Amino acid sequence: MSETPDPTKGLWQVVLTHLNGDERITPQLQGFVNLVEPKGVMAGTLYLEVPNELTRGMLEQRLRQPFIDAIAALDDSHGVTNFATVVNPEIQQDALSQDLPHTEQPYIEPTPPAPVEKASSPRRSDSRLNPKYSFDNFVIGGSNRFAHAAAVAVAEAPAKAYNPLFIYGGSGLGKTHLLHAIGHYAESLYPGIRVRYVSSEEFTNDFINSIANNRASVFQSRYREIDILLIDDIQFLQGKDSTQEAFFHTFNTLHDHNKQVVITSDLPPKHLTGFEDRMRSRFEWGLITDVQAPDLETRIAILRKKAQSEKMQVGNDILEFMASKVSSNIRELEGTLIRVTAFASLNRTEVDMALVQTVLKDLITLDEDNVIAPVDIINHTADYFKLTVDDLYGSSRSQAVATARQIAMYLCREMTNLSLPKIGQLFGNRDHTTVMYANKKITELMKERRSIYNQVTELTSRIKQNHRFTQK
Ligand SMILES: Nc1ncnc2c1ncn2[C@@H]1O[C@H](COP(=O)(O)OP(=O)(O)OP(=O)(O)O)[C@@H](O)[C@H]1O
Repeated sequence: MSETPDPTKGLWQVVLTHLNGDERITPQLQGFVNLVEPKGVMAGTLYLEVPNELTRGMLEQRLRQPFIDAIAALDDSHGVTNFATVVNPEIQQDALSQDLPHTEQPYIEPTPPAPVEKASSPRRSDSRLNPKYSFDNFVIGGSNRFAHAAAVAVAEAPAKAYNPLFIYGGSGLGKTHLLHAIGHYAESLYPGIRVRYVSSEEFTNDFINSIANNRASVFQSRYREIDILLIDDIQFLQGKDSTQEAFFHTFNTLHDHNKQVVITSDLPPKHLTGFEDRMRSRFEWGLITDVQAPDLETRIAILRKKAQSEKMQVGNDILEFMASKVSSNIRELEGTLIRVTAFASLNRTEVDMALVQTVLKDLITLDEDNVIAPVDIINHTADYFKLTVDDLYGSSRSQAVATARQIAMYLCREMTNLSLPKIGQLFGNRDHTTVMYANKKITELMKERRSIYNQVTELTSRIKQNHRFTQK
């Protein structure tokens, strides 16, 4: 099938003509249609080659019905009743250098991604990317396949493909992971590319500080002299008019100069309240994709990958059991695995079903909307360690207070939907990296010190019991 046979060409022309007259094909979707190459007909199926998973996803979802209708309109003599898509990465390079589906604006020839520096003097990256989050350790399933493919496409061709890329979905479903993965992959493909990851809280703080210190120009250059801006949890800018204004200008400058912007949010643009229409419409310029709660198979695969990367010995039946208990939030799923393996390591025992059931007893999750308030976590932690709440908020560095504070931060991360910067703010305006450090530290200590494991477990169970009680 190296050369398209003429009958297929003729048939394809008819399909294209039909699609041309179809109002459902927006300019953006047309971009995807342009990437399709007909390969031939077999047993009533028209085989179409596409360069990547993203285009296949588009064809099989949003373009499915228009294609089916176009095929239905074909003359019976063609004998075609269906179509199938095949990804052929070999046409990827060609396709990427051709017109990729873009936005409603005119296509502008992109500038090279970044000034490439000499290999001998690699520039220190200021991207703030977390090495933990890459495409290699991102598990693909039905719930995130499309978002993953879009993220890969953006990293491979920054500002050429979909600008902005807008990823939305519930808490703990991998949006931040994808943002960082885009950054790492783009950095590996284009050495010297300037990538910057920022949470919306940090963006806000940077902006406020720059105004307070009369350093608006430093702020501007920090956010405008980059090739890829990865901005997390944009919903945080809701109702913050002047920060939104600053973001609006940053966005426009980057977009006008063909720089890539990737945005995450808990809701799709049209449901984001507290944003000006001009802002929301810009979010819709490029490609919008969601991440959903993973199905059981994907949850098992995520646990398996995590266990492998941490060199944990956990049987499949156990991973399956854990995955069946925690369904909506991947962060919580990982937390479960951490607890189980910490318990096993402390007791120098294998992870078996009895152990898992014991550990999970206290961890059975609450309903989606049954949210625990961080203040309850902080009150319980203070109470448990016989400290005051102010001790936890304050700056005492005594070992006992510092560990209690880290445990409270760890539990806030595990039991609530709060982002790292938000938790940092709660604890006396600390930086999000302090919360990250607390998380890591407590995760490690739970494996090494029985007392810490017991404290975390007892506290979790107290907080949950009290929560259930007050909900009744
Ligand atoms: N598909 C996946 N494969 C592997 N790990 C995943 C996947 N999805 C999420 N995770 C892991 O789950 C955890 C939570 O994901 P992440 O922080 O990206 O969620 P989020 O959607 O940004 O949540 P929030 O909105 O609360 O910030 C991370 O440790 C991440 O690595």
